[in-house]
Amino acid sequence: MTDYFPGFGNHVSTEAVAGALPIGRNSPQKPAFGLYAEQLSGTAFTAPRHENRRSWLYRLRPSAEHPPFTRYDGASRFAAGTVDTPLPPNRLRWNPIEAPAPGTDLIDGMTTMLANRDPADLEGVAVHVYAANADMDMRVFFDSDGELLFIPQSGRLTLLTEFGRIDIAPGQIALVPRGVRFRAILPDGEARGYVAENHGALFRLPDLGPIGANGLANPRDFETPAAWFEDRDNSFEVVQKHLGNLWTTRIDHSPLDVVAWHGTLAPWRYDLARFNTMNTVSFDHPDPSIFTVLTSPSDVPGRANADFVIFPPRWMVAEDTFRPPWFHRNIMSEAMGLIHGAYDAKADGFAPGGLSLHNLMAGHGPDVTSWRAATDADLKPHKIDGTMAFMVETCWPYRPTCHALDRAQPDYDEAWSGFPKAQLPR
Ligand SMILES: O=C(O)Cc1cc(O)ccc1O
Ligand SMILES: [Fe+2]
Repeated sequence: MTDYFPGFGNHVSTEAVAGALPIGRNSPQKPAFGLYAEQLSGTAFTAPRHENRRSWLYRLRPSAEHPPFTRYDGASRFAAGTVDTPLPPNRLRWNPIEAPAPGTDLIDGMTTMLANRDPADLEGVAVHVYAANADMDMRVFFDSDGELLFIPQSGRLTLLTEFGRIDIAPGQIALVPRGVRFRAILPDGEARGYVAENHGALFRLPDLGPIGANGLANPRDFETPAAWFEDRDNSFEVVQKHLGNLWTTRIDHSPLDVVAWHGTLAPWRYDLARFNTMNTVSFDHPDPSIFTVLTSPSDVPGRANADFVIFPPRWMVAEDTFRPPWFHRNIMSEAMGLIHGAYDAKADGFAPGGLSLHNLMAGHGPDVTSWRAATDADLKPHKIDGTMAFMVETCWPYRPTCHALDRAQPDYDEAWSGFPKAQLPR
């Protein structure tokens, strides 16, 4: 049996029980076995064909069958509001979050750090970190505010979704589309990582321009799971994130009961080791857009609602060049995380599991130690290895949550203090 189908945004047809998937129509009068046909759209019905994403699900019970949602009072740090007082323009950085209390699952273990825009705008992105040590057994989650990009930092995740089962380990990423119900199992007993929640246009592969038809993240390396379902007639809690708040309801069966599906909207996983990294073979440090894995465009051409960018292992060969990231002030706002290893612009203080924020126009770049090392380096070919940092870059300035603002490192500005003054000729 196929576990995963290769390709990005392909039209997949899959059934976990032979004969469950209707042939030649979406909504027959009597679907096989008494299944219920249901459409899930990820774009407006009238979106241009090349952007249109939707799938048809054939399930044991319709997902409409549930009582009203009431406010969920767990997960106090998930979906927490951002500061509404004037936000200082300071650069911010955080250590990894503390260990979770015993019995914390992925949802209760989620801490929202940064967000911008109102989810109701259908634009913007939020950055969450998670630390969990318990499986989601009798409950599922879905997010009506956006698609969820999972970026594990330690410990594997199994995402049991309405569309199928996805297994990922640190170094891999997975995407769960808006509205898709899932529960997370922790095969290693605990897991930590990051989630980018995209409220805007669906993440897609960037155009390659002069790079050509191949390179960066290649479409065939994305993997979409085959249909899988569970037939469990027990009490399940369904938690939903909706317009920035968490809600809960209870149903008498697992909603992961999709026996067959077909369409173009589905979860996927991708191994960042497959990223075909491009960079200079002559001189100068290219703009980091060369490392874009996924982009969510805004309505302004070339100005992303959110870009997911990685800093993977790569050879550095540039001649007469300051090789690490240069000093810069950008119109775009940058959240960065580290999956493992060290980031070449920060010698200290940016740990795996940590996070940093450089909002629009904040001066940043290499810390003093990294600047000195790169300035004095012998420029032989050098491999940056054993590392994977990433950035969620957005055109909308981020606001930290109150929780995040209270816990930022107190001394981050010190990273850029003590540069020697340039000496002009007399
Ligand atoms: O600030 C950062 O470290 C991210 C970054 C990396 C890079 O190579 C160039 C610009 C940039 O913002
Ligand atoms: Fe930057």
